[in-house]
Amino acid sequence: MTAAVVGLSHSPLIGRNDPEPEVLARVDEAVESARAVVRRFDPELVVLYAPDHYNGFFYKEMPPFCLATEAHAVGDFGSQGGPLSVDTDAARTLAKGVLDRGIDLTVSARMTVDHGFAQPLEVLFGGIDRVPVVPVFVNGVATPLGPVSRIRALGTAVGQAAAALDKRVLFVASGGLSHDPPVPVLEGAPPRVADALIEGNPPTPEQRAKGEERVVQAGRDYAAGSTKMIPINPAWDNLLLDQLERGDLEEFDSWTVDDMAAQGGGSAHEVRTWIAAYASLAATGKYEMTSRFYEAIPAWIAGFAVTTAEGR
Ligand SMILES: O=C(O)CCC(=O)/C=C/C=C(\O)C(=O)O
Ligand SMILES: [Fe+2]
Repeated sequence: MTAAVVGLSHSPLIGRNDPEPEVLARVDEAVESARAVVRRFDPELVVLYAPDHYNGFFYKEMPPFCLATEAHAVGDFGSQGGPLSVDTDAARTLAKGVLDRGIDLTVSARMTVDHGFAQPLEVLFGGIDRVPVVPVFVNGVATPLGPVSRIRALGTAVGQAAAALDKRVLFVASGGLSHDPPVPVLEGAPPRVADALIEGNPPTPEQRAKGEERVVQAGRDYAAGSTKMIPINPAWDNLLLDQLERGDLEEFDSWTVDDMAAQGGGSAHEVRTWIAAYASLAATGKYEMTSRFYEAIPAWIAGFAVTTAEGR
């Protein structure tokens, strides 16, 4: 088995509130070099770690992570909707392998996913139905959150189980790094919002459009410097990337939920997807980070990173 990683930040504001053309050109270059790595690696299976933003997972039952044997995307923020090309056999094999290794994995036979999953599949492969994929939801917004060590353990178990498949497996991480976009919070929410976060009543098209416009406006305000959001934190983001590059993944076990939120904002927990993906690759052998791009992009409310890594 050979393995590789692409880490790719997502943002619902891409294409809706873009930064200056020079910034876009630098991002495009980084994404194009990630695509080149993917083309050369030619994965037979993609294991995609991504969060959800209250489109598929709700407080009625909120697992820390969940692997899908089938999935469909809601098509939020202009992302592609419809079924993902899930490799159900591989997903079942991975789920069994992860459970066999003592990780209390939740399994979904019909997962609902949003732009967190759709965007990287569109960016890297041109659509959500192009490559055999195993979607793995990693909670990155809904507190309370468990210790990061459990995410590393999940990634390790998935990597070990994937090694038994005897395929070229690409692990993709979607999200992060430091960012504090306006994602609703249950604690202190008005009853109507709290009810939606708990029950997950699908929004009407008008409600969805209103929510998306709120995020776009937040991006404009943030880029203009007028906001109460926690600032993008390039030092913290680069510390994370340094640890991933060195392969010092055990060091993440001492990172605390409170400190991560203070350093990187309410959605900084999306870096859990990166820790899981790199732990999966590390479980298959030594690796090298072969490309690393980072830029703070206020218009997208994102500490935005693109990295690739491959087994040695
Ligand atoms: O309607 C809403 O409030 C939805 C908010 C939302 O989905 C924001 C998502 C932001 C990200 O995915 C991100 O910046 O990572
Ligand atoms: Fe997100």
